[in-house]
Amino acid sequence: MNNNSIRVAIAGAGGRMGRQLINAVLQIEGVILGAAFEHTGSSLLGVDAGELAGLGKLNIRVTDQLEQEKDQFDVLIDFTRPEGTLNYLAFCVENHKNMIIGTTGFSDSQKEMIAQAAKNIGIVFAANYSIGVNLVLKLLEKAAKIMGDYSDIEIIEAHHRHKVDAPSGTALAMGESIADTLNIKLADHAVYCREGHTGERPKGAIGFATIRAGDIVGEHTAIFADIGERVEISHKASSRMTFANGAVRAAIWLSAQPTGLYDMRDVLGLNTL
Ligand SMILES: NC(=O)C1=CN([C@@H]2O[C@H](COP(=O)(O)OP(=O)(O)OC[C@H]3O[C@@H](n4cnc5c(N)ncnc54)[C@H](OP(=O)(O)O)[C@@H]3O)[C@@H](O)[C@H]2O)C=CC1
Ligand SMILES: O=C(O)C1=N[C@H](C(=O)O)C[C@H](O)C1
Repeated sequence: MNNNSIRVAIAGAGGRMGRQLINAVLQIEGVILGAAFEHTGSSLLGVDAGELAGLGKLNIRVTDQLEQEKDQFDVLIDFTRPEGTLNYLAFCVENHKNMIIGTTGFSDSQKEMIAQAAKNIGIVFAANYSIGVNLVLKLLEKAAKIMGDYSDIEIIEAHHRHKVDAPSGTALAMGESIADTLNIKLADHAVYCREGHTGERPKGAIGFATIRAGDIVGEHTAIFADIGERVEISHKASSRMTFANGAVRAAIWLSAQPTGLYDMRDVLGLNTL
């Protein structure tokens, strides 16, 4: 640790990702843990953040008192729920704190609120902070350019039983990456469910299928299928540390950027390839 370390606050500190993020902040050079937040009413308020993550005492207690902690951090990493994210967002705008948003499941109007906030603070907003998924988003552009006009495109995702939003943010980002490349609107082509007598597959549809089971960390496959052959591009996460490490890397990167809205492809330099 040195005086130039970036001080990170973690929102949703007691969640599956929150605990991994505490670990990642302690392991990665150039960052220190400044604060750990949970929502009002959480049974974890007052618990030591280090103990929460199984790392021993850090003397940083989980709190819902953002105002009291505002001088303790430079950037807030949020993996919570959309309504929680928007509360933290309002606080960050008011107090000029950068934000890394990992939460998924936002409506279009909520996404617009994030875009508006990024006129005042730096925000990295990504449905997936793993390097591999962001590489896949780029590979999908290539596949869509070559096969997108004539093949049947399907996106399949699988996650653990506790996940509350579907399709996953990553599956939607994959759909967006393909739709942008094909110069179409995902909303006009997406098929999110099929049941009963569906009729034949409409040409140009982008289909989504969702699996929720056990402890699957996160798996995504895009299929480009024609008669006689198909291409599948897949990513499988086996540890949440891949997301946590990516989010902390994004926090470090963001500290050197001007105000604005970025995604993980910006952090990794993939948007200029
Ligand atoms: N971008 C990426 O790379 C990744 C994104 N995610 C996304 O991150 C989010 C969190 O995932 P995960 O950690 O598995 O979920 P968890 O449910 O394990 O954790 C969410 C945390 O946020 C808290 N929380 C719930 N509601 C609110 C609220 N309104 N305000 C503030 N805090 C709240 C929860 O508290 P309590 O338990 O008391 O409800 C919990 O501590 C999801 O949207 C998920 O899709 C997940 C992994 C990777
Ligand atoms: O909820 C999760 O667990 C995950 N959510 C993200 C998503 O919705 O894409 C990313 C990752 O797949 C894990």
